[in-house]
Amino acid sequence: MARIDFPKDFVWGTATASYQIEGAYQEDGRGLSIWDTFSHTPGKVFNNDNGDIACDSYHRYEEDVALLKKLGVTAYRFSIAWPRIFPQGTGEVNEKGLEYYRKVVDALLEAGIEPCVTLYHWDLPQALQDKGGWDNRDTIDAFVKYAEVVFKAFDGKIKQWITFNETWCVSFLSNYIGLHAPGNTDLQLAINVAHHCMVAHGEAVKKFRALGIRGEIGTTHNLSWCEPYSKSAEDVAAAHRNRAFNNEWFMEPTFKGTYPQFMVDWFASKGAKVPVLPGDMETIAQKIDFIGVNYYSGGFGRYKKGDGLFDCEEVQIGFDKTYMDWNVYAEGLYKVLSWVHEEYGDTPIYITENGACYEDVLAEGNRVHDTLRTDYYKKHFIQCHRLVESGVPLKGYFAWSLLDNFEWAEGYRKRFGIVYTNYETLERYPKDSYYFIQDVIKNGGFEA
Ligand SMILES: CO[C@H](O)c1c[n+]2c([nH]1)[C@H](O)[C@@H](O)[C@H](O)[C@H]2CO
Repeated sequence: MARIDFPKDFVWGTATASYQIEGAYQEDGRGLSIWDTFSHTPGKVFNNDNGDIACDSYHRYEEDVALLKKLGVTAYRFSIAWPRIFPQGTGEVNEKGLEYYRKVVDALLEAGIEPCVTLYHWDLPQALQDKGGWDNRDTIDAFVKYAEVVFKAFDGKIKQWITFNETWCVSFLSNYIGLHAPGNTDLQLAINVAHHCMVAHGEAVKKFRALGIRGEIGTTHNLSWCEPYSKSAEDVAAAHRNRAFNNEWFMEPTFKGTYPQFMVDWFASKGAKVPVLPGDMETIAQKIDFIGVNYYSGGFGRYKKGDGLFDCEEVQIGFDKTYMDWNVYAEGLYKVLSWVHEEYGDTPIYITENGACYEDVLAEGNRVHDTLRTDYYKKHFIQCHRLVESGVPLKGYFAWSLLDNFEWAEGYRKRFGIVYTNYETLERYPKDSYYFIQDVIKNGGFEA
């Protein structure tokens, strides 16, 4: 057993998102989002679950803040629902929407917890989708107007801002693979969406700077790690294409203002091109104060002609799997964040999501002995410590998620929380993994 200790100023937090926890989907003037439309469309979400009630955090946010305070975190990442601020996406501001988030932010600050706010965690106002959504460049301006209202409303109270959560999911998962809202399956559309979201990110950063808003701004990309199964040139190239699809396609524009040319050529061979207008790439590459990285898993890949979009097949080498059938590949976290540091320099890094889904069983006394989840956290905390020790500017970690919540197309059957949500009573019960993390925070580390 070896003791691992984190820097005294290492930030510990947990993360959630508006559509996944709030509920109150028609309350106080909230407009419909694409996720209301999608989840209300039969067959799109397991069991036809939806976020109409979710964890009812809209009414129970004080319980959530109390759980955060007891956990000992110094930060809490959550998202603001655009449709609560602009029910029609643009036009009149809904003051009651702002009022809800004022109550949440004030409760957090009162508890000594810093709010870390994501502006866009997938709940696009349906009214904008009806006009083309992120395929329509007008949505960029609408996003910047929304951001400006929220920046001004919370200037000085919210000091860590994330523009987008996972543009890869907003674009490829939602518009090429089609698993998430709005559920399209068109490669060119997905590339358009990715580009316009990144331009919107850059324009929001420019607005943040122009307004002189206090605090820091960044964005969050979901990164994964695909290790070549062999050292053959074919396997190395195939694994790189897999990584580039998830990682470089977003990180290169964000940090260098360019798309990786070999991927541009690859997409061109599939008949798709990026709709770049003059000035777009400079806008996207606005300097950011930190980069958020969501990491869950990775694996090994090898060349196989015709396999997927990149002639790269996954090789099963015996990883333990979570209930999402994702590999438990903690070393992948070390590899991908080491790559970020090597490729993109000393911009501070926050792990803005990391966690695992397992089949949780409610035991006596409303306890949940989620040993597999605790073990997942231990393995990834060890890699976080390894990263800090190796000089990677890793400044903090947000566990996904505080609560079991609406897990998108999986509905409520997949639980990621360190707190168990009883969806009948909406009561919250801390799991063993909650107490493990509480102990790590309290003691600044743990016996690995
Ligand atoms: C491949 O995993 C992605 O990076 C990812 C995983 N997750 C996410 N992104 C989203 O940001 C969350 O809203 C999900 O609830 C969470 C768990 O699925």
